Amino acid sequence: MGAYTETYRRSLDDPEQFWLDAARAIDWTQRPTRALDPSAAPFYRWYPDGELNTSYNALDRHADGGRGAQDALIWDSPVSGRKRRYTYAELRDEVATFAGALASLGVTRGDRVILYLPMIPQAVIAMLACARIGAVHSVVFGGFAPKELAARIEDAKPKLILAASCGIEPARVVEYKPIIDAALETTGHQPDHVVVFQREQAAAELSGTDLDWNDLVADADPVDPVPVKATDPLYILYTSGTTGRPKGVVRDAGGHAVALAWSMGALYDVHAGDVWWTASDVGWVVGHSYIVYAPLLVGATTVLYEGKPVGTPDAGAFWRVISEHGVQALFTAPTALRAVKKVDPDADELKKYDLSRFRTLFMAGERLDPETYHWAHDILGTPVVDHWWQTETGWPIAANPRGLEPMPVKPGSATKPVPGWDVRILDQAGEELPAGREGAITLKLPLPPGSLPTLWGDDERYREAYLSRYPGYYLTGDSGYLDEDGYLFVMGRTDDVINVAGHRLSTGSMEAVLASHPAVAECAVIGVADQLKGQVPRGFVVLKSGVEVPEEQLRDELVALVRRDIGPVAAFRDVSVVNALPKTRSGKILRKTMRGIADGRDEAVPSTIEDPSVLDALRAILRP
Ligand SMILES: CCC(=O)SCCNC(=O)CCNC(=O)[C@H](O)C(C)(C)COP(=O)(O)OP(=O)(O)OC[C@H]1O[C@@H](n2cnc3c(N)ncnc32)[C@H](O)[C@@H]1OP(=O)(O)O
Repeated sequence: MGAYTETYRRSLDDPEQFWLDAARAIDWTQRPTRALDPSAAPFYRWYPDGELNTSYNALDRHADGGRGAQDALIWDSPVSGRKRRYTYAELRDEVATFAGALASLGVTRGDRVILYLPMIPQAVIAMLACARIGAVHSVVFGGFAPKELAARIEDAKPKLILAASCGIEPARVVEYKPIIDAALETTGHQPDHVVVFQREQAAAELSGTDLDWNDLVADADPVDPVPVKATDPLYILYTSGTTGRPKGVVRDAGGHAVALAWSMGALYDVHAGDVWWTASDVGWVVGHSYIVYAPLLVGATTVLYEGKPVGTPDAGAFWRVISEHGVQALFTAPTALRAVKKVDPDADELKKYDLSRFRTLFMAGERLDPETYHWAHDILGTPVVDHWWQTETGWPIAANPRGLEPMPVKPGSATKPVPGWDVRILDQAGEELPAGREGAITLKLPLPPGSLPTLWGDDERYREAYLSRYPGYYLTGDSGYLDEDGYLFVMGRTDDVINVAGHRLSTGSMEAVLASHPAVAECAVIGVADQLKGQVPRGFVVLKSGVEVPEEQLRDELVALVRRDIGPVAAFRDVSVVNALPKTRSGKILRKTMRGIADGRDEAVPSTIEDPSVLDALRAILRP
């Protein structure tokens, strides 16, 4: 039996012992005597009697344990022309002082703190400072509009908002303070303060209870890490659901630390002293887990990159960073590589850099199409490893376990279920499907440590959204199949969530925005295949009777509305006016059929369709 099979079996046959063993990689203020607490099933908890501090595990134990002079964080920001390195000792000190600053404002264990910060060291410092005092951070991605930020403020009810004065996109400086002010104008909940880190590209005007970050730090004293229960929340991260209201995924402290530390070695083969780079954003789960927590938990050096794959300044940006900082492994989304490939198909830029230390490219966030896989593999000559997971799971469900037993790659597959995750493919009736048959990808409960224990303040929504469809199983919302070798192929979502450039977005939210336009009677938004971004949203609107408006003007207005209410990250640019939308006799819009036609599939017309001629008329628009 190979190492993978043996480890996988052990993780499912005896999760109690498996995860108690893995917990030894973490320093506990109170070592857990038990791993799994099933007493409130299907709400499972991990390490119910353990206590720890995640910031201590990510920083102090390395700073005091012989790695004080090693780089913990390398910030590389081509958009601002800045770079900065922090050793473990320096980062620990900065975090301890900022934690003291938060404490001086009355933030204590369990308080929520919203972070609206771009890819700057202050984002990492703020996350770890919250963890140090047991406060619960909730990072909001900078590409979201005020309305999305407001929804998160309303749900998390933060004591503070920590922000920068601006983010920097290649074509523009995005001022954050007006976005926060606009959000706060609409929320019932008001934080005590907004603390602003001023950047030279655009200083924010502070007023009222706003505070300047540097002034606050200047008066602060460092504080020690506060032990918290392993089951205490470390953070909340909101993700798009099928409705407009984002879901607050909760991550608990103990399970998270154990699972991430385990994953770094077993899945990524990255260890203390290695240099690791995740090119994503701290606003996404990939940023939480693999820019900030996991690399620091194992004593590696993590790169924080504020730039793009192309245009900052060119398509050699990724290769420059890898070469300059001696990066051994990179984790990024396929869209990033497709962007590089589009501009530099022969990878001429790559030839300018020494990538001799580089070992592995990891890809996730969206499906890695075989063409991009082959291109990356050919130009790099290193393993290119796809893997699959979700905001909810916090770490990979299916992967090629490079540190356990590297496996042959099958392009299009995320490789095999990771130890801890009991992946089952179920049909509509909940029967398990044999190899090769596509169905709903589900995870048999209990989920391993590090996965979500619930949704913030909403156990019922957690149960309803994830656990009710197949009792005893977690519904991933993706469909796919396991082949005869046990490789998992993830084929796409089964709901109305789409993945645009690795960003998970709700078409339902976009439809709500379109429907708010006075000219629109009804609408549908579907995700269609896109060469660069994997998927992009496409809108279809039916006008109210008697309304006459030039299609181009309406399109511009609708695009602007989605940008205003959801944010630029929605990449919503394409909307058509149609006479009618195809529906079932009970009035349900046939979005899946529309999606299939737009993607060039031979879609059968559902027998429940109300008026087949509507679909016939739409075909030419869906697939010109
Ligand atoms: C495994 C679990 C998970 O899936 S967690 C999620 C993992 N996903 C990722 O890591 C995301 C990967 N994608 C990316 O990093 C980017 O899309 C890359 C590939 C770098 C391309 O970036 P970009 O060229 O900006 O395109 P985009 O489609 O992301 O952006 C669309 C518009 O939104 C804007 N935007 C983007 N980020 C921000 C931000 N932080 N603040 C403000 N605006 C932002 C972009 O400028 C762009 O705007 P515009 O429409 O061009 O005006």
